[in-house]
Amino acid sequence: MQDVIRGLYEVVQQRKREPREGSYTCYLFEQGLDKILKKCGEECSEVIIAAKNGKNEDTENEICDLLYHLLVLMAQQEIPLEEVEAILEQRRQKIGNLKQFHKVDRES
Ligand SMILES: N=c1c2ncn([C@@H]3O[C@H](COP(=O)(O)OP(=O)(O)OP(=O)(O)O)[C@@H](O)[C@H]3O)c2ncn1[C@@H]1O[C@H](COP(=O)(O)O)[C@@H](O)[C@H]1O
Repeated sequence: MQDVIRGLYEVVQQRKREPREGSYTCYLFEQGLDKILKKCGEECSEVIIAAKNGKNEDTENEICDLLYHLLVLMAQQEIPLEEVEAILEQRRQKIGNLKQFHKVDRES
């Protein structure tokens, strides 16, 4: 999974650096942040709908669409994949955080 995501992120970053005709990723970068955010929102809703419908194959495909659009957002914002990986790794090392997360929820 990690290698696939890294590989896809590299392609997305390359599309940002070197625009190419017929590329959907380039189209998103051309349209800009609002379009990318709109797509992230739409894909997120589609994951929710697919999961509610209970067809895992559809949900898996929608998750892939969402992950791709999140990677486009990260590239647009110049967020290195390593930064996100590091946060996930920090969190992975903590267990039994239920109370802490509830506290954060109440404060936000
Ligand atoms: N992983 C993806 C990927 N996932 C989803 N999508 C696109 O995301 C869009 C989502 O579908 P929608 O129906 O919601 O959107 P749409 O109507 O096509 O587009 P909008 O007009 O709404 O913007 C589809 O056009 C999909 O093709 C992707 N487009 C590209 N990639 C990968 O990105 C890399 C670069 O692709 P290009 O930039 O196209 O060369 C390649 O490895 C691709 O496989």
